[in-house]
Amino acid sequence: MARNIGSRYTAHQILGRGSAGTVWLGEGPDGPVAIKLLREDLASDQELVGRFVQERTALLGLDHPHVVAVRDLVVDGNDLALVMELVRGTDLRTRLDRERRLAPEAAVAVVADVADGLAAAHAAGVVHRDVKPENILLDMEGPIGPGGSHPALLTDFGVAKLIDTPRRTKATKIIGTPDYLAPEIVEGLPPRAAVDIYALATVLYELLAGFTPFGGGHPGAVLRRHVTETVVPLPGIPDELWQLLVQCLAKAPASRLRASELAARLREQLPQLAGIPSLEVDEPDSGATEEERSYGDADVPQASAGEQPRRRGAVSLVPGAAPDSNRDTHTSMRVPAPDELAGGARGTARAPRAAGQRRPGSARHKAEAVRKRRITLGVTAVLLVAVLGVGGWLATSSDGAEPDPAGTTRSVSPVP
Ligand SMILES: Nc1ncnc2c1ncn2[C@@H]1O[C@H](COP(=O)(O)OP(=O)(O)OP(=O)(O)O)[C@@H](O)[C@H]1O
Repeated sequence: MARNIGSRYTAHQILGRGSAGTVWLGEGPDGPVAIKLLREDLASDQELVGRFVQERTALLGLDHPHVVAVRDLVVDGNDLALVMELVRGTDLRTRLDRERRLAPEAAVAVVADVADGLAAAHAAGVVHRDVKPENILLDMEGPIGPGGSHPALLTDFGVAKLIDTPRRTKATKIIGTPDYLAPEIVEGLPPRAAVDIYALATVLYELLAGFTPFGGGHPGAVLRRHVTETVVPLPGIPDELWQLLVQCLAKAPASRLRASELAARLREQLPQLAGIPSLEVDEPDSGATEEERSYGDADVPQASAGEQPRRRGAVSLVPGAAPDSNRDTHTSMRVPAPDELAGGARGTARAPRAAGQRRPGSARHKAEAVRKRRITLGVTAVLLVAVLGVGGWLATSSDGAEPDPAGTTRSVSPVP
């Protein structure tokens, strides 16, 4: 059933649902469009409507081949809608779900496109704040590039910021998707352009490995890993590509590359990556302890019996609001206190394993561990003391854990 959106657009059929609303295939005066109709509770929030109108110029001004263009903003009665360029294809999450992981050349081609789009946005003073595979669309009608990849376009610009009004999310709450959140956001700092680089590097890691570097288990545990843990190398990854990933996943925002540099460095590597097959990596266990599983429970709704399990620690975007889709992947939870973050001293070591390597926690692994524990009890006690010492040092020097090469300090676009 068709419905009118303002006086110029008609929505024909639902393309998909996200946590902020529903995306429709529609028609406007200049042809087909995608219309994101925001949720009713968001559309009836006068403060949000005001910000929506204020952001109009920044959102409409972003014109780049790797950014989904926002063509119009409609405020009409109870409707609040973003009219966007229609991308005929799929989103990167759907492709990843289908293929599990991408060959390095294809992964790098997709991420280089997105980095180009981010470079344009950052130059215009816009920070995305929610870069993740769900927000990367693949244009199946566009030309096929390196690794057989279609052009990638970043969408949902400005939506996280619009929703993040002081009234909706108290200053102590975090808006975003746990697996892709930069450590400085977890620590309560304002999001600058470098948060998008961290999130995009997380996407690259995920495309290569099939899982994110710090994901798994309770969202609180995920947030803590971003701050306290160092990314563990992926077996078989070409060294230059790994170095780039490490730099963009640096804890210190100033150590990360800028979007334009990242795009250029990725494209430089494309010829060497041609023909390399997907990495053979098995997903590590979440490693979540009992304490981590209960971390932050007061703020995070848990799935009750009979409910569909949430993906990747997803919780509702706004506390108390029922997400209108099972694809809700945002979190809104309190910023952990410093002592809670330091609780990661033990580490949760989600080291990826080469395919076929025995999974910690398997029956055989456990039996072996018990036997070894009996024999080496005395030695283990000594080692434990040493490990705790090193863990404690890591937790208190997380910034220092990443290289900060001389001359890489730079200014980033302020949040507009
Ligand atoms: N411009 C567009 N053209 C074509 N399809 C689109 C467009 N924008 C979004 N979609 C599709 O609509 C669906 C919902 O998108 P939406 O941005 O609302 O949610 P999401 O990004 O998946 O999740 P969330 O908003 O919770 O982060 C997605 O599956 C996406 O593929």
